[in-house]
Amino acid sequence: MYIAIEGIDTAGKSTQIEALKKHFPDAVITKEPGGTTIGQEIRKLVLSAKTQSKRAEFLLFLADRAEHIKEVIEPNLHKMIISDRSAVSGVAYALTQGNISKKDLISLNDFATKKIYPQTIYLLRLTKQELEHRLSQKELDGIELRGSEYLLEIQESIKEASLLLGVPLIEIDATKNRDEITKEILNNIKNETMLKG
Ligand SMILES: Nc1ncnc2c1ncn2[C@@H]1O[C@H](COP(=O)(O)OP(=O)(O)O)[C@@H](O)[C@H]1O
Ligand SMILES: Cc1cn([C@H]2C[C@H](O)[C@@H](COP(=O)(O)OP(=O)(O)O)O2)c(=O)[nH]c1=O
Repeated sequence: MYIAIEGIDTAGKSTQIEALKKHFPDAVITKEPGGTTIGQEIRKLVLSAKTQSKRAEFLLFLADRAEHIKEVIEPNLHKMIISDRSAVSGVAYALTQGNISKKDLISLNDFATKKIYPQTIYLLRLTKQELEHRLSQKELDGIELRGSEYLLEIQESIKEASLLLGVPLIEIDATKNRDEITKEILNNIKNETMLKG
């Protein structure tokens, strides 16, 4: 089972993945961008926000994704895979830039992923107030410096992206406490496993 945790920066993705690790000690835990050796180089490059072309930025994320699918996802599809972000982030961030058509976003992601997408994504959803509080507590990278309004727009785009890619989305209130959120994700995973099995 391949699932991804999605949400804007500071939504609590890494926190939840750390908690899920304890419940699934044999799971493959991974992330985008930067889940492979080459991906770590691409991640550094792309998060430095030095690219002048939004298309170049998008293609760097896609290159990271293609490598990630080949090296991490495809060989482990028989196992539990939990990923911090997925193609859904890629489409959501690009939708907000608005310079690549929806048709191209889908076909380019289909190409990079060979149409291997998460079975379900869990969207950790933040309020404006909580997002601004959490951003004020951390040192911001190039993308986070674009501000809370931009990130909230992306939060909305994540839903559209999941529809475009045909990936089911489960929405979770990310302002709840950490343990409650973990419990909610675990319950959903249990239900999905029962439905599948
Ligand atoms: N449920 C929560 N309630 C309050 N603070 C949280 C919660 N989950 C995470 N945080 C805090 O918010 C910040 C961002 O969390 P993190 O897991 O790094 O988010 P992300 O990986 O989505 O960027 C961290 O300081 C973390 O401790
Ligand atoms: C996967 C992906 C991420 N991104 C952005 C989202 C994040 O701002 C950044 C990835 O950093 P990440 O480590 O996921 O950020 P955080 O832990 O703070 O949530 O790249 C894209 O713009 N396109 C993509 O395809």
